[in-house]
Amino acid sequence: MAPGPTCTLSVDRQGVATIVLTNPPVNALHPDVLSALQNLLEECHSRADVKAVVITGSGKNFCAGFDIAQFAAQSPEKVKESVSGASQILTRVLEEGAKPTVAAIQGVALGGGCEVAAACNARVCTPDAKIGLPELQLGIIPGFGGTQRLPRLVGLQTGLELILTSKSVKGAKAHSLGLVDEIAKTPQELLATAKAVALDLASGKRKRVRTLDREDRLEPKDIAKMILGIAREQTKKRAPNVQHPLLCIDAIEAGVLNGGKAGLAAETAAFNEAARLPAHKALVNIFFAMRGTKKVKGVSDGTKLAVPKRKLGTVAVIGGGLMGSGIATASLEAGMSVVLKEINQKFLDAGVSRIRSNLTSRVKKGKLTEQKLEQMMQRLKGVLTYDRRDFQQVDIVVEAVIEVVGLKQQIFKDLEEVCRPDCILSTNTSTIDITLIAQKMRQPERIIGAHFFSPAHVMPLLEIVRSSQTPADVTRDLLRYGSQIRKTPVVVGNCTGFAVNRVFFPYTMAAMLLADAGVDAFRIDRVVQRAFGMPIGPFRLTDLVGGDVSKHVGGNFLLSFPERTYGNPSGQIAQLNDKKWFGEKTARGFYRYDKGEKKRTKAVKDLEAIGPVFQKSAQHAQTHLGVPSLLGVSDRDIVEMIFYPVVNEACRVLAEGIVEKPKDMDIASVMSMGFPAYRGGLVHWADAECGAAHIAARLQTFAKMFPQQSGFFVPCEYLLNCAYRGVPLSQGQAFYQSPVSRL
Ligand SMILES: C[C@H](O)CC(=O)SCCNC(=O)CCNC(=O)[C@H](O)C(C)(C)COP(=O)(O)OP(=O)(O)OC[C@H]1O[C@@H](n2cnc3c(N)ncnc32)[C@H](O)[C@@H]1OP(=O)(O)O
Repeated sequence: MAPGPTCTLSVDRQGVATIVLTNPPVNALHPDVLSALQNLLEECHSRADVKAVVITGSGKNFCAGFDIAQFAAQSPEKVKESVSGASQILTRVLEEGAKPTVAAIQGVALGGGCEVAAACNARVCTPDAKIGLPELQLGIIPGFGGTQRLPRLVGLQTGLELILTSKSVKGAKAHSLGLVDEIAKTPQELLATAKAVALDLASGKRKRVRTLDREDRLEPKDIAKMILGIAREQTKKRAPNVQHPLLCIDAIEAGVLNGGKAGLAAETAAFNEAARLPAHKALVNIFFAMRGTKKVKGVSDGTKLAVPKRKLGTVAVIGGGLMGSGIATASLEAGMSVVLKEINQKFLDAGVSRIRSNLTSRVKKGKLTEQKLEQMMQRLKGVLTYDRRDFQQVDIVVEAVIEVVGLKQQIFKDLEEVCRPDCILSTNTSTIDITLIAQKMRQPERIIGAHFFSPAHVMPLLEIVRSSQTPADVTRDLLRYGSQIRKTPVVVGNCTGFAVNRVFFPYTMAAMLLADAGVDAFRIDRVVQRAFGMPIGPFRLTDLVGGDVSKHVGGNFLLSFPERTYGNPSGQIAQLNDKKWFGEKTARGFYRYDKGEKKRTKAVKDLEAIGPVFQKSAQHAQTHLGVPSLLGVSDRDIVEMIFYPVVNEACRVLAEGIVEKPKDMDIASVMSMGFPAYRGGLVHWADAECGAAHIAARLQTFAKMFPQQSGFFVPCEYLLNCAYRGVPLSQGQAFYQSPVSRL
């Protein structure tokens, strides 16, 4: 049986002790690892046969930091105790103990792992080691001295940048910044190099340095104050709705101005304060939810499937438009070969040039070399027909043509003839029922949805849509393809709009209903974006998607869910379509789009042009559709009227089992719509900041306020069930079996 979280100790003949952090796969600092580390260090300091100590990690990694599972499993008090206790111990026994210490870093040294290394008297790493302090991404700040030691190793400006952006650096960069002292030429030489440094420190050949005492890399105090002031201002702008980055700057400042030890005390206080705030719980939820999406019951949860894993070397993308070229780009970047199919040479050339331009923008950002770009383009083959010689090589097809059912049906009928029987056949439809698309196939169960978000080579989410017929091995291998092209895949069931589009459809619809009730649309966008934290408001989003697409998608929803789709025949979307103001792509929609500096598009509020559209829409809604004229609506009302219908739809999706786990909905909302991660995702936010009972009551109030549109607001049974039982929405699936009426 594998040992629990611990550390092991061995001492070589030259008197170098090696302590190995042992908690696979990433050697997270569970309290048992921390206490074993303390005990073994104390033993080393007292043993006569030990001259110096090397700390390393078992397996491929040094250490990924404090055990994040503790944040969920332990009481906040216990966590604070563990962290502040360990922080003092690291200073006393690792940095200031009788024997010098050296970190031998392989793989990752992140968070607490980086802090353990920084507290050692020297650091050696492999060339590909990854070192950094990503704690802010978890809504906390470094708590083992990282806010003090990192700036002392690399300077305040660089230290601040690394901590505030949660960026990590690799071997050579870490060395040039002063974060590590030496790089082992090969991973095999890591321990020997670290031991040599340890012996040099023990013999005095190398000066033993205590990082916390260092001042040499810190900028003079007046400059440091200026740097901190600028960092504060930028942070307030970049992350206006969270406090922990500012708490982090406070802790760094305390150390820079008053010395390392005072800084450590300030860090502990700031850590405790951050750990108390809702953003911390929310971001820890996101951390585990993201990893949980890959574990699908009966598919990728350790279940052994009879069909072996497919080779996923070649993908065929059908359609070289915006979506298709994005999918092809992501696949090329993942090292795959791509067959791009178009209907004529002109479209094919346009698709290929889009792919080249996607990759060129990576080159411009320094993320790709010209040489690699050319190698990738060599793996791309453009075709105009379904030639068996090409399609027999293909392991997976992603169809990405326009949303016309008949066209898609024909494509899959053709594909079935030319592809191997084991080839995965997937469609990138965003709303159409996948069984409808498969209707002309001999084996309709072969089809699966691979819903990407635009731009497909950038957006991180992949919605995998399976029907009740989809074989588990096909879902498993599409999940593998998703990971291969570095997407976070979320497996969902089949229905109109699947999970993301279905749940977020009420988002824009509610905004339009509110505008028809007389609420200023630009205020709605402002509140949703600035106060709530979405990347853009619903009207701006509609412009991005395009009024024409919105009309089409709205029609689909009206067909599937007529009782809860708000439709105004003289509404804003209908008028924008009449005017051919299709949003950003036509430079006009709810906003006017001007080319600003550096050719950046700027959204401009043009009341003169759009005002009459809103007025006409509201007049029709209030006169003929019974929409009330609302006065005195608060910002909070706006948030609730827009997001509670979204939560309501998420509840329906949970009730129908369209998503397997509520946490999948959290991830999908963050990664597709940009729902603020610091609110933990849609369902987490609803539970943590609102509560089922409050949401249900407010929806009932809204339903009364809008009697003719009550279907849009009326709470669904799942939501009511949770409200009556006092159960969080995230746990409602366990209880949902019995409808409320039978309670
Ligand atoms: C007091 C201190 O300042 C506070 C802290 O240290 S807080 C922790 C700071 N550290 C971090 O944020 C690092 C978090 N981890 C990561 O970024 C990534 O997991 C990684 C880069 C280390 C590895 O990535 P990758 O190879 O893709 O594997 P990934 O699936 O993410 O992780 C492998 C497993 O390790 C777990 N894991 C990773 N880091 C962990 C951590 N710090 N604590 C607990 N579990 C962790 C994951 O949950 C996952 O578990 P699973 O297999 O059961 O799902």
